[in-house]
Amino acid sequence: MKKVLTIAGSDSCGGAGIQADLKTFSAHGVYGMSVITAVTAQNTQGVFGVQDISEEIIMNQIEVIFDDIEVDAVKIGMVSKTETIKVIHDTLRKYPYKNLVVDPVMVSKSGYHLLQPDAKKALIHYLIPMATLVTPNILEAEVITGKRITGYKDMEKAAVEIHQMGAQYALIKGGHLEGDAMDILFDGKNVTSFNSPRISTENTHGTGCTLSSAIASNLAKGHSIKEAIELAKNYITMAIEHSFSIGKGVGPTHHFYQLYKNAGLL
Ligand SMILES: Nc1ncnc2c1ncn2[C@@H]1O[C@H](COP(=O)(O)OP(=O)(O)O)[C@@H](O)[C@H]1O
Ligand SMILES: Cc1ncc(COP(=O)(O)O)c(N)n1
Repeated sequence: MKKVLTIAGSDSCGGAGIQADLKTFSAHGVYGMSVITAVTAQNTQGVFGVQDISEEIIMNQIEVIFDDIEVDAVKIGMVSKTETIKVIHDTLRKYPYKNLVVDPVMVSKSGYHLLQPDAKKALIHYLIPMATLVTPNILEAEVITGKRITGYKDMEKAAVEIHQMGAQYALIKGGHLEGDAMDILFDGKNVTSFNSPRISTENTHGTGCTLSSAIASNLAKGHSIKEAIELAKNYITMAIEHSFSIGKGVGPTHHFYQLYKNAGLL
C-alpha cells in the first residue's frame, strides 16, 4: 500500500486540515500519516483559537516517520509561522522525500489568518523551491506574486511566475473567481486547464485541503502530474456535489470510498 504524509494543522470540526487530508487519503485507498503543525479550535463558523506546536515536536514527528517508513508522497498545508516553516524545510531536506505538494494555506474561508502575515516570505523562500507542485488559490497566488488576478490570463502568468520561483509545477485554483471552477497548471513548458461546472453551494470548507491531498495520493500511486490533477479535480467536484451542512456555517465536503469507487475514480 502507498503511504502518504500530511504536514498540516488540525481542524477540530473535521472539514479541513489534517482531518480532511486523512479522509481523502482513506478514500483513495492509500495509508495516511500526519505531522501536526498547529491545533485550531474551529467550527463551520470560524476559527476561535490556535495553538502552534513546538518546532522540536514538529521535527520529531517528521524524523520518526522518515526514519522508519518509506513515504510515497507528502502534502504540506497550514504552517502558521516562520519558525514552523524553517523546521519543516530543514528536517525534510535530510530525507529523500518525493512528490511534495505544497498548499500555501493563508486565510481560512471564514477569514482567519492561518499563516502569520510576516511568514509569507519564508513560505515563498523555503517551501516553494522544495515543491513538486504548489496549489495556491487566487488570493494566495496574488500574495505570492504580488499581482492582482482577475481572470484566466492572470492565472496563467501567476502559474509561470510561481514555477520560476522554483516549484516544478504550479496549479492556480480558480474556486474564488466567477464562472466555471477552472484551475490552471504550468508544467515548465505548457499551460493546461482543468475545468468543472461551478456547483452552487455554501459548503466548501476544506476544498483546497482535499484537492491537494487527492493530488498527493494520486502521485503516490504513480500517476503523472496531469493524470493526478485530472483525477483529483473529478474527486473534489464530486466531494463538493455531495457536501452537506453540519452546523450553522460553511459545511464540509464528502469523502466516501464507495462513492468514488462506483464512479470509477479509484
Ligand atoms: N463552487 C465550486 N464548484 C466546483 N468546484 C469548486 C467550487 N469551489 C471550489 N472549487 C474547486 O475546488 C478546488 C479548491 O479550490 P479553492 O476553493 O479555490 O481552494 P481553497 O480551498 O484553497 O480556497 C479547485 O479545484 C476549485 O476549482
Ligand atoms: C487547519 C486548517 N487548515 C486549512 C484550512 C483551510 O481550509 P478553508 O480554506 O476551507 O477554510 C483550515 N480552515 N484549517
